[in-house]
Amino acid sequence: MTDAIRPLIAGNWKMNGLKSSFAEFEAMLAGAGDVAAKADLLVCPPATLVGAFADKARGSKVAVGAQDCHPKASGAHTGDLSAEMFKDLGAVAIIVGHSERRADHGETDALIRQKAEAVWRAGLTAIVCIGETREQRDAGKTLDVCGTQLKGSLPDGSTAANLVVAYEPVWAIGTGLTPTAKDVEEVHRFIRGQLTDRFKAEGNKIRILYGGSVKPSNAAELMAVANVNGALVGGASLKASDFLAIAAGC
Ligand SMILES: O=C[C@H](O)COP(=O)(O)O
Repeated sequence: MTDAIRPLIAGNWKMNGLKSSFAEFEAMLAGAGDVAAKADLLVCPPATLVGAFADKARGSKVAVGAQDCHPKASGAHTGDLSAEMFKDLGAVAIIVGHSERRADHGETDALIRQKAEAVWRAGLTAIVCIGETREQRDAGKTLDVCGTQLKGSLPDGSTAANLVVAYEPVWAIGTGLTPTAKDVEEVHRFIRGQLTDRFKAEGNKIRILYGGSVKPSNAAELMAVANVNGALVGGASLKASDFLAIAAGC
């Protein structure tokens, strides 16, 4: 980690976890003290577990977040959940614009921007995800794609307190593949430039996470790349020992 920004290791449990997963989360809480000196820790379980996890984590070194929200605070939106509801449960952050939601639900940059604004309305931090597909990378469009997503998805008024950007190459998610450190450095440098162009000095303080097949074995190398201020971890965040080992690599 070359930057002065305190790293954030965020776990995205995606559509995984039942009440029986509680023990794994308790193991994370039990082991978090050792790594919390190095990094902030956040776990985003499925919506069904946010309340129970937040209750359990109160006063601990692990914060709890959610994985998506509706742009509105309340209303006739069957099956949807608002940022205010997650705040009520004790969440401090919400992931928006994950590529799985962009792909599975056709979410656009404009909608993701509205969701990020909804997260702010509730007083929480938005973790906005961007990243290119394999085809886009092979076509040399990675920076164009990320630039367009950043421009469209980030609301005006982004600060280090209300925004985290997560760069997740779609082809690296859940595949065991990762970009080279040089490729990660190039994209994170580009993102930093976009953030400072738009948000001036504040853009230098906003955390930029890398996500996509982060594991204990590659975390230290990835976290050492310039402008990588932590990780958004999927599969490896389901296991306390792996999640904490990744944080220890900061
Ligand atoms: O949100 C997390 C990412 O999609 C990364 O998932 P992964 O660590 O399982 O590749």
